[in-house]
Amino acid sequence: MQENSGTRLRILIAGGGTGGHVIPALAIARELRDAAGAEVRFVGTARGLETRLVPEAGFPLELIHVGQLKNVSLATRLRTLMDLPLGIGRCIRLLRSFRPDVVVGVGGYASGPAMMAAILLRVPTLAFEPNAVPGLANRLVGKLVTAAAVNFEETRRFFHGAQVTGTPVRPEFFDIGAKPLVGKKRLLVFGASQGARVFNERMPKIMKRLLNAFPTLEVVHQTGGRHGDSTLAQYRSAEVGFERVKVVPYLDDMAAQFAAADLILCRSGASTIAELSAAGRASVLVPFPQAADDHQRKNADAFVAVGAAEMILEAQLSEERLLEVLSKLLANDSRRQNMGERARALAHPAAVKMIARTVLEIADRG
Ligand SMILES: CC(=O)N[C@H]1[C@@H](OP(=O)(O)OP(=O)(O)OC[C@H]2O[C@@H](n3ccc(=O)[nH]c3=O)[C@H](O)[C@@H]2O)O[C@H](CO)[C@@H](O)[C@@H]1O
Repeated sequence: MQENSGTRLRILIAGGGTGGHVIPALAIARELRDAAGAEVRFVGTARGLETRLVPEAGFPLELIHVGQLKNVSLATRLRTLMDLPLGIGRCIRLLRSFRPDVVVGVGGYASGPAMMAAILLRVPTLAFEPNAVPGLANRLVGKLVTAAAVNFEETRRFFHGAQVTGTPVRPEFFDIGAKPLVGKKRLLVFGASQGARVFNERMPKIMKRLLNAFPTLEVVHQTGGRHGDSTLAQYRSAEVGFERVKVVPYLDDMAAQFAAADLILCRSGASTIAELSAAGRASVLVPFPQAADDHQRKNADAFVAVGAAEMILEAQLSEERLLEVLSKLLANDSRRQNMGERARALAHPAAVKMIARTVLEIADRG
């Protein structure tokens, strides 16, 4: 990075990994650039989705090396811990050269070292945490940050200066109205960007019975990039025709897909559930069981607690159970409508504006 001495507001956004981290981070970056004229830069790692999405969105990205701590061998964890001071040192150099007014940590690999460096240099920090329970990076720095933006009330206790702002969601999701009850019914099935193997295996097995029970039902099934062909083969061997079932590896038009759906079967990652509530759609949530600290289950719990969704744990996702839950919901219009309304009540349309405002406030205080 270049030496920086201008007077324009400078913001460093740290973190990344999956779409769930990078997509909200980019929404925050755009708001700060467009509404506050800030100069925004990112710091991430070479193995995160930020390497593609951040340059595409027109923001500079610096890469640092950070190892993994979760779901890896003891040797890898030890190496990661030994490398941590180097990562923090690299971030200290980045901060000294860019001289940001605020560092925003969005969780994920690069977030920890960058936030620690900012705390050491007394640069104001904002932690963003969209999950019901924070990941390791945010838990470590939670009480030391200047402020935090969270999605759930119960998440505030992990942080200093936390407020519930919600998770930024693409604006089109908020334009989705209630699905008309006349006409065809639509079930949308999707995992995160990689798809969900459990849906790819179970759905072909129950599809014939589901289509027979609901003669006007259509299904869109997103499989994840590498599983399109194998899932198609499973549908073929279960003798399911493709007149009413569309099988696709990835959906680029997710807001349109949500709008067309009466019911959604999906995981409970942070962006997914924020989109469900923005769109006001009924859902059956199957938390990804390997998510760090089982946070997807806690995200889903928060929805189930207010009647905004049903949850089936993956270990209990037999064909019969899946068929039963989907059939009951597809048959019950008023229950789905009610779930959709309860989901919508959890939406945070002003999330990105609130987060940007907090960044500006702590920049002023700094
Ligand atoms: C496996 C895992 O640990 N995932 C975590 C990851 O999010 P991860 O990126 O896996 O999942 P999220 O639900 O947060 O986001 C998925 C995003 O991809 C979009 N999408 C998906 C499929 C598709 O075909 N098209 C498409 O556009 C969805 O609309 C959504 O915007 O970080 C999140 C934020 O910390 C966590 O809550 C998730 O638990």
